[in-house]
Order: sequence, then structure tokens, then C-alpha cells
Amino acid sequence: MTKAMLIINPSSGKEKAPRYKPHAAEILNRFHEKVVVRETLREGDAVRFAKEACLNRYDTVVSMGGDGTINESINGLAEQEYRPKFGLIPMGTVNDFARALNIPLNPEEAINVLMSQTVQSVDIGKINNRYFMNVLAVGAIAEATYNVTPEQKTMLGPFAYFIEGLKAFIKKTPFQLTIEHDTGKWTGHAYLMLTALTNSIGGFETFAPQARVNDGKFHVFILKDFSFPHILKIIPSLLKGELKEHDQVEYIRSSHVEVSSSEELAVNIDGDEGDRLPFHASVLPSHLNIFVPGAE
Ligand SMILES: Nc1ncnc2c1ncn2[C@@H]1O[C@H](COP(=O)(O)OP(=O)(O)OP(=O)(O)O)[C@@H](O)[C@H]1O
Repeated sequence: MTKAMLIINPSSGKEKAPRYKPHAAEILNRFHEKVVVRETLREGDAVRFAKEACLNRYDTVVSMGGDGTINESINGLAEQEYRPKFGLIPMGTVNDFARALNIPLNPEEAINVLMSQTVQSVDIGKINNRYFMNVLAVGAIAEATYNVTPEQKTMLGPFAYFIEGLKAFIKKTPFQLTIEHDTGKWTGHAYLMLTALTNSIGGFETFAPQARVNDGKFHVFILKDFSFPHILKIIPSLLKGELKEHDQVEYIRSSHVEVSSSEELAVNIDGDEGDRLPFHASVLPSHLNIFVPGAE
């Protein structure tokens, strides 16, 4: 019997997620004999549900929610030996993972993607004993994401993170950082370090246009000694997709990173506060098969 699980965070998308439940369940019913809908109540539920789907050998898991819920679902799937095909219906503010996979940000259109039955193999990142799909960040912008209020997100969307990040940049001083990677070691001072798996960070799809979802590599950006006037110069580079060429940016491609600092710093994992440094992260190449739009 073919089985699908639909995981929904009813609080996501400003509580609009439940209205899309019938359509998503109906589409899944067309391709599976049994469809189970699980609604999350609190943090950790999506991890548990996704893990349960693996252990019970479901064919498909579809997750409807913001990047938080998608990240949790991936954490439930990634550790297991048997992993169902995964689908996502983005309901959050930024939705970087959906952007990177060309999944429409309109929920109805994203549900229709499931009909194409086209899957793409996608890399997943592992940091210590957690998994992530988009980005690890250390530094001011990383910390600024915690200050964004739900009201700011409603009013400004992804731009809310950008504004808080800029404010944080102006106030901060650089920190010491050491990164060991596939071909050597970088040591210096930085304002921000981003380790991206996909092209989209904070809603900017021009961040790492060279990144492919299954290239087996992290795309590491180190923003070095970056005082106020330079911030304004970096914005055009970012928008043109040329960030890695900027003279204040160090760019490294690597399948793993070992990151440490002489200072007390924590790493931000897909937008949530994570472990303190040092950390080790590696790419799990083509670890999940994810539903993406089919060829037109
Ligand atoms: N029923 C629920 N009510 C409130 N919070 C929930 C519920 N279920 C899960 N959560 C928590 O909500 C967190 C945030 O959800 P998620 O990121 O999916 O949506 P969002 O807040 O709309 O997205 P974004 O942060 O992109 O705006 C989850 O990580 C989870 O801990």
C-alpha cells in the first residue's frame, strides 16, 4: 500500500496554513492509497512525525509551514536509513529552501508541484548532530535574526531581516575566526561568516548564484573587516550576484568545514540559534529526493 504523510504547522503563514490542507490532501490521495495528516502543536513535533514516517516506510512526506517546520521535518528524515520522498509547501516569511528549488511561493501552486511527480536529489548539511538545508551563520546578521518581531515580518517580509542585520553590522566589531576546509585553512577577522548550501539566503537568490542544490559543496562567504561605508558598496555586488568577487569577501567552496574562534560565539542554523563554536559541518550529498516543478 502506498502511503503519504502531510505535516502541517497550523500557526505558520500567519495561521493561513489550515485552509490549504484539503487541496494538499486531495492531491496526495491521487497518488497514494493512504494519506495521514499530522498537525504540529509545538516545537519538535515535525521532527517526530517525519521520523515516524520513515520508520513506517511511508512513500512520501509533505511538509507545510515556514522554514522552521521544513527544517524540523528534514531533521526527522535525514538521520534515517530509509527516507521517503519529500515535498514542501512554503508558508513562511523567507522560504529560502523553496526559492532554491524553484518551488512557487504561492501555496496553491506549490501543492500543484506534487502532481508532476518529479523529484530532484538535494544535498543536506550536517552540523554536529543536527541537519540543515540552507545556511549556517556566525556574526552580527546571524544574531540580528533573533530580534525580528512577528509584526516586522508581517509588514516588511524578508526585508525585516535585512534591516535588523544592517543595524547590527553598524554596531559590531570583527571577531577572530579560523576555518579549516577541503584545501586548507583560513584565519583572520570577520564580521560575518555564511556557509550556504543553496543560492538563496535571507530571501536573496543572488547570494550564491553558483550554488547548485546537489553540487556536494558548501559555499562559504567571509565578510572581512567591514566598516560602515563598505556595507553600502557590498549591496550592489550582492544584488548582481557578484558577492564572491568583492575585495572584502573571502569565498571558499568545500564539502566540509571546521570552524573555531578565540571568542565566545554561537552559530545560527537555518535561522535558529545553534551550538557554540567550535563546530564541524559536512555536506551529505544528494541525501533527499524532493518534489520540484517538472519540465514545462
Ligand atoms: N501549532 C503550533 N502553534 C504555535 N507554534 C507552533 C505550532 N506548531 C509548531 N510551532 C512552532 O512554530 C515554529 C515556527 O514555525 P514556521 O517557521 O514553520 O512558521 P512561520 O513562523 O510562519 O515562518 P517564518 O518564521 O518564516 O515566518 C516552529 O519551529 C515550531 O516550533
